[in-house]
Amino acid sequence: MWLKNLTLLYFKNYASAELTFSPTVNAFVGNNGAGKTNLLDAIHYLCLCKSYFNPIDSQQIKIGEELFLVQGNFDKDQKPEQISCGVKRNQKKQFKRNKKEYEKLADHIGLFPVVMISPYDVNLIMEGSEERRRFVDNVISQTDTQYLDLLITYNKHLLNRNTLLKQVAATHKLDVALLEILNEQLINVGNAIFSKRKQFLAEFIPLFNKHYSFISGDAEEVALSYQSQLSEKSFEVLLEESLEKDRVLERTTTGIHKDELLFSIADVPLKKFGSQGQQKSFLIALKLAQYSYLQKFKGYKPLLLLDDIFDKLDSLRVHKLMQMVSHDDFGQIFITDANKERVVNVFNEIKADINLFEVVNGNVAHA
Ligand SMILES: Nc1ncnc2c1ncn2[C@@H]1O[C@H](COP(=O)(O)OP(=O)(O)OP(=O)(O)O)[C@@H](O)[C@H]1O
Repeated sequence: MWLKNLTLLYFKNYASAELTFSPTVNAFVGNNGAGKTNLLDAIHYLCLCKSYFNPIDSQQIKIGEELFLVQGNFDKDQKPEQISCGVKRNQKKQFKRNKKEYEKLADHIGLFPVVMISPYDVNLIMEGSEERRRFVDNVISQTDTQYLDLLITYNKHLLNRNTLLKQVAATHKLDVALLEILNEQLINVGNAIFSKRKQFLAEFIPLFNKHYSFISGDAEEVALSYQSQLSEKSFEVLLEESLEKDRVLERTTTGIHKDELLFSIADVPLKKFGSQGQQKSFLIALKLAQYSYLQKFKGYKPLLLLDDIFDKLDSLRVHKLMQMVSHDDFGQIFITDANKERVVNVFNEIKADINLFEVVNGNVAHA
């Protein structure tokens, strides 16, 4: 699968733009703030119906304008596919595949898989466990259409149970029968999510290890592991044991909403002890594992969006990485960098062709 061309109208700092891509490596170069990342984000919109960076659609409309339009023509299994996304202020987003509007955006998720690697990914290391659960959930959702529904249902049951706990605190009366029903609902869905996450991570972790060891040249030992309270005890027992605490805190303190993905380097937390380059290498390996996982499940290659990838990596890691992604295992790639010479030199050295675009203040031209 690859994106043949992209058309933008009033998207972020672009009034209009039309780009034609190569099925292999495409690079956007230009100064800070020129609009390179915005092009990657437009591609992300076409694949996953949303921005990678900002969940508010209307904020992607060029300041002072009333709407934006992003359209792309893909080649998927040698068949043409046209995807378009239009957003007008104060109106529902219109998302179309081959000119037909989707009834449910969720139906589009997974059809055009994409992996973005961006400096913002550092939040995965620095922020709380919710960020890491979201990462896991996003990857599974792109390969498992039921998973998103399970998550929505779990959150609904969780909210109901928390509402009951608040009522109990206010009235000092516990409706045991109702609690049992809510527990059972939560347990059923929670167990299903736990089993999907466990199965996913059993396949994902070896892919991560392989990519990290390649990028770093085995320079350091890192580990990725999945931690869930449900690995220790059944969800039923966990809820029983935590009932008193839940009543005091007026919320459910155990369940898959407490799952964690642990990142470590030489057996200590990556967040506290990893250098910036090591943290970046970890994040890249995580995203490349996501790529390999999606590719395996879909049977075709996702798009790879590499935002500002060279920063903080030593030249050995940069070369290894570019060699790897421009190799046959990877399909179409989009790279951004503020330094044109650096990109040109890296690809010259590894003898790979690139399709270069220069971006200047919301205008993009083939270099
Ligand atoms: N809705 C919008 N309307 C107009 N301009 C916008 C909008 N949203 C973002 N921008 C502008 O887009 C520019 C940022 O573009 P982008 O993040 O693509 O830059 P970049 O070329 O990747 O820069 P860097 O090298 O610093 O990462 C900023 O100047 C910002 O003000």
